[in-house]
Amino acid sequence: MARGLEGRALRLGTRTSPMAMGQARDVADRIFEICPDLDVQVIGIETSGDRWQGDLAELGGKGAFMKEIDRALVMGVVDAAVHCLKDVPGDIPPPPGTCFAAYLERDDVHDAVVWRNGSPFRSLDELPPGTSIGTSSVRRKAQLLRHRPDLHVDRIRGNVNSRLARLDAEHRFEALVLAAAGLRRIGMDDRIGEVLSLDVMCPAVGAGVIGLQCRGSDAAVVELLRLLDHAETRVHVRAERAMLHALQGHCNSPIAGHCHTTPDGQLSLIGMVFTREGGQFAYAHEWDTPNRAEELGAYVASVLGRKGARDIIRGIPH
Ligand SMILES: NCc1[nH]cc(CCC(=O)O)c1CC(=O)O
Repeated sequence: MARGLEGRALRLGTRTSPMAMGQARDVADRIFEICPDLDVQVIGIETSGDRWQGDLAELGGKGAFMKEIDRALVMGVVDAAVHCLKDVPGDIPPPPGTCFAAYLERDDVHDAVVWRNGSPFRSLDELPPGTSIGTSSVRRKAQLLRHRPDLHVDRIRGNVNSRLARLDAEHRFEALVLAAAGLRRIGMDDRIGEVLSLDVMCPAVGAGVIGLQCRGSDAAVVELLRLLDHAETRVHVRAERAMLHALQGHCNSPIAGHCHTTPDGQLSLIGMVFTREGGQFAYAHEWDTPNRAEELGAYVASVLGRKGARDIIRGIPH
């Protein structure tokens, strides 16, 4: 038994979508491996972001997926929250007294095309002009249009399972663009079509990373969750999120960022900021040593700023 957790249950709070519940159960299984005596419970919390089917910006952005879970954590209704880091906003500070005690090892960061059932196509390059593609991500829309300005990219919301069901039922879109990692997490690997290269589709900051958040004062839980932390992923997350923070992007800003470690042990960070239709963008790629992740993130943001990123972000309505 982990020190300080005798007689306690560990309640993991998460969103209620199949992906979120699946992720939280995986985290519960990992904790069970370390601590077989601990009673780990997964508690689904419906957030306003999940209930609302309109434009997220009208709800104040991605924070709409956090509010109810933040509250449950701060109030002690749950002991830890399981989040896709990609959905944790960069411009809203986490509630005081909470911390991310662990970042799980990063999963695949690639986005993939998912064709509607019966689609004759196998690659974006084959699509005739005017073909409709569905995504609710401003980052994906901008990059799709950057490569294929002749495509028609439109919004589709809801959790991944319901989006896939609508893709097949409605014939409104030829395909969707979704995270390969997310599709695998819900057991829909077989729907992964063309996997887009990172040059064509630079990932979101924090893509493929699950973060475990808890109350900083809850030493026993902090100590337990720390055992799941992946040091290299944490360094990459620090660099990417320092960049996001310095750019002061909001939920409507098409921002992409990807940090990795090069074979010679350097940190590489790419940052991109796009206009909404992908017609203009700023790009920066810089390197530094792993102990300077935050400095690297701030530096990439400043280079992007010099290349016009701030004007691009300011010009986007939100
Ligand atoms: N915004 C929803 C969301 N949040 C995290 C993932 C996938 C897994 C990840 O990248 O962490 C997804 C689905 C998607 O973008 O297709």
